[in-house]
Parts: sequence; C-alpha cells; structure tokens
Amino acid sequence: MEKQAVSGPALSAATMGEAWARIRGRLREEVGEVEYRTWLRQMTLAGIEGDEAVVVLPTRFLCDWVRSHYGDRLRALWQQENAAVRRVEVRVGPQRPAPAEDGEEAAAPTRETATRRKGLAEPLADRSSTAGTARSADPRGDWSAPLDPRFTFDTFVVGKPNEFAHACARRVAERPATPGFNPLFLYGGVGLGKTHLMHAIAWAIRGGENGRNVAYMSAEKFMYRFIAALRSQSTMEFKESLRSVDVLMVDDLQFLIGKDNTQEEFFHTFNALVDAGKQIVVSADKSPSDLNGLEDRLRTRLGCGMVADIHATTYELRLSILQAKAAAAGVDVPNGVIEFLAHKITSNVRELEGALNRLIAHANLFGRAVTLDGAQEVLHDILRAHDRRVTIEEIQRKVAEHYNIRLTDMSSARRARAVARPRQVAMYLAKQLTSRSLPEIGRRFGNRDHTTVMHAVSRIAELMQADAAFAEDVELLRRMLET
Ligand SMILES: Nc1ncnc2c1ncn2[C@@H]1O[C@H](COP(=O)(O)OP(=O)(O)OP(=O)(O)O)[C@@H](O)[C@H]1O
Repeated sequence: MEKQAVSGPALSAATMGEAWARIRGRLREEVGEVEYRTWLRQMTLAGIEGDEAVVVLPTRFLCDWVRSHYGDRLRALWQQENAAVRRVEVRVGPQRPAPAEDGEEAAAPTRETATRRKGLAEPLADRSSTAGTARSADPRGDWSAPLDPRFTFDTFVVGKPNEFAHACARRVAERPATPGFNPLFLYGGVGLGKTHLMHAIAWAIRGGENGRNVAYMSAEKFMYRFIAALRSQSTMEFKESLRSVDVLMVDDLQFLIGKDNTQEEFFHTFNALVDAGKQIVVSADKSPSDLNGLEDRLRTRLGCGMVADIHATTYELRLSILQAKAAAAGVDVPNGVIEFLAHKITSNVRELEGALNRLIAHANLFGRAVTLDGAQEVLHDILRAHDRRVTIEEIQRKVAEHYNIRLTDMSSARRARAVARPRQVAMYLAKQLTSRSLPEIGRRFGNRDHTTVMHAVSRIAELMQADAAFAEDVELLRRMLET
C-alpha cells in the first residue's frame, strides 16, 4: 500500500532539505570530522514516507553500520525537526551527489570525492590530516559478524555444479588448516551459494569442540575497519586482533580490486596467518587468476591452496533446491509448479528462492493452494524478465536430447524415421519460436532447402492434429524451450 505523506506539520521539499542539512550538520559536530567522513557523508535523504524518513547509502555494509551505530540518533534528530517523523529507515539506494558542506570540496569533485560518491574507492587520502580525532569506529572490536542461521551445511542442497566446492568446504570445516586446503578459495557467479557455504563453514567450526576463534567478514568490512584503524592511529590493535584469530574468512574479495592499500594490508594479514598455521577461506566472483586488479603476489597466494568453482545451476539442482525449500517451509507445492519454476528461472538460486517465497507468501496470505496458473500470475514480472530468445542450436539440442538422437543428426543426411521425425520437429519449433526465415533454418539443418523446412512444418502440424499424444510431446518441448 502506498504510504501517505506526513500529516500534521508536513514538510515541503525545501523545508525537508533544510531540516536534513541541519541534521547532518549536528551529526557532524557530534561525531567529529573523521567519523562523519568515514560513515555518514554518503548518506542522502530519499524522502519522507508516512512517518518515516528514508535515508540511503551505497552499500549494505554501510547501511548496517549506520543503522546500528547512528540509527537512534538520526531518529532523535528528526523528531526534533519534525515530531511527525517517528522512524528512520536506512536502506541501500542510488546515490545523489552529496551537497558540498563547509570545509569540503565544492562543485568540482576531486578524484577522491568522485570515486567516493560512487562508494568505490578507499577514502584514505585524508588519513594523516585528521587522524586522532576519531571516536569509536572501533578497529579492534570483535570480528564475529553475525552469521545467517539459515546458511548451514544441513540446508545446502548438493548437486553436480556445487559438489566439489561443498566437499572442500566440509573438509575445511572438519579439519581446518589441512595442507592443500589452505587457503580455500570459493568462487562462482552471483547468487550461487558462496556466502551460504562460507557461513556453513563458520557455523561448523564455531560449533566444534575446540572453541576456535573464527573471524568472518565481507571484504568491504575488512576495508572499513582498516580505514577506521588508520584514521584513529590504531593499526597495531587492528593487526593484532586479526592475527589472533584461528580462521579468517573473507567474503566477496573482488571488492578489494583497485583498493591497493587495503589489499596490501590483507596480503600481510594473510601471510602472517598462513605462516602461523591458521586457516583462510576466501570467496569471490572469479578465480584468482581472473581477478584482474588484484596484485599479482596476492593472486598467486590465493591460488596456491584449494580453488573450488561453484558452477551455474542445472535443472536437476534447481528442482532439488525448490523441493527442499518448499518442504522446509511446510507448504505443498505441486510438482508441476516446481518443474515450471526450475525451467523458467535459470539465473541463480537467489532468484529461484525469491520466486518460491513469493508464491508461498501469496498462498499463505490468501489461504489458497499453490497452482500453476496462480504461479504464472503472481510471478508474471519475474517470468517476463526471464523470457529470452531461443536459438536454433538450443532447439536442436533439446529436441535431440528429448528423442535420444545425436545432435549431429540434426544436420546429417540420414533419413531413417527415428532421426528424420525429430529433425522435422526441431524445424517446426525453429519456425515457431524464432524469427529466422525458412532458408536460414534450412541452412542450419545441414544446408537443406527452404522447401524441406516448409514440408517439415506442415507435416508436424498435421501430425499434431491427428495424434494428441504427439501434440502433447511437441507442446512440452515448446514450453521447455520458451524458458
Ligand atoms: N545449493 C544451495 N542449497 C540451498 N540454498 C542455496 C544453495 N545455493 C544458494 N542457495 C541460496 O541462495 C541464496 C543466495 O546464495 P548466496 O548468498 O550464498 O550467494 P552468493 O554466491 O554468495 O551470491 P553473491 O555473489 O551475490 O554474494 C541464499 O539464500 C542461499 O541460501
């Protein structure tokens, strides 16, 4: 439901802007220049929604930090400005350029401010000028970032694409710092389970008998802690606290690309820990050798233990994941719906899970059973985003698989019915599902003439009319290809 504008003493855009500027000013005075620049400067006000002021920051980590360290203060300051604002929501959102503030760079941004506004660079440039004035951006702290209770080995579904990574993760969890498995480097595309496996390792080691001290963090958090330490001149404590852990786990290492100072610090920490026989686990979106922008010596070190790739999901793995998640939610999702989702949503597990959760939420909310029609309606936006153009090669592959013939027979001269009929089906589907012309389709099927394709199309249409089972078979193929 759309939220209403603030009632009572409503704020106009101009007044809101002024109020926000005052709040930022107050915070800046209260926390000091260094802390303000480190954590708060990138905050922008997205607007007021109902009784809630919405503040955005460029990354999830910054949001978590600002929410937990400054959330109450932000709310109190808003209340002073306008009593109708009762809550402050801090969320990830697009950045508008922050207004120039006293003592800061004016309109033409320096390289540092430009990159900082994108939320990308190491904001280290001013580290000598203001060091010492920082308050509590605690560089020592404890390193035990909260782990997601859902991300354990028990809930991780294993299939061909992730079985090697999973086996390595298990091994490290059971026997940390085993030679050959240190460091463990897990990599794979977005939403394929890297963080899940990292948390599972951390849970297992923390829950083990030896009471090992596990430090789990995102690379982004590593960087912010390091910067905070530099600024408050407490790098010794920072180093000591990290070097006293038994297991260091750093997620999304690609974040350190281009952040040379942080990389260097990470490299030294890494060496100190490995030399001391401690386990390192790292995840990234690419293999060490493909992480261009990481220093060569760091890439070499990262690649010298065990490197395990999590591949894109297969249909079978998607099915198993959906079945496991539906069972865990205690909701009866018919097989047809599960198969449909596994066919349609092929991008990654996060999206697959999101789609299933939405279906389950709808079913619970309206007390209705989950059905295929309902799924198509509830998920129409997700499904549309996954619609894609099917290629002739995909059609040939799918049809060959379906009829159990060789892919090469799609273009061969063999005329045996067992081969010729599936080839005709593939031509028919190519005509139906692609915008290719008849001559072009003919060329892709072993340089056949366009009249051969025409004949195949009409023959298959006839057979479908005459034989319901055959028609159903072709329809099934079409639906599978239309994912
Ligand atoms: N094999 C699996 N079994 C069960 N759940 C999985 C599996 N793989 C991924 N997931 C789920 O998919 C979601 C996304 O996974 P995760 O956050 O671990 O991905 P990621 O690879 O770290 O992505 P990113 O690159 O965006 O950080 C999580 O909810 C996770 O539990």
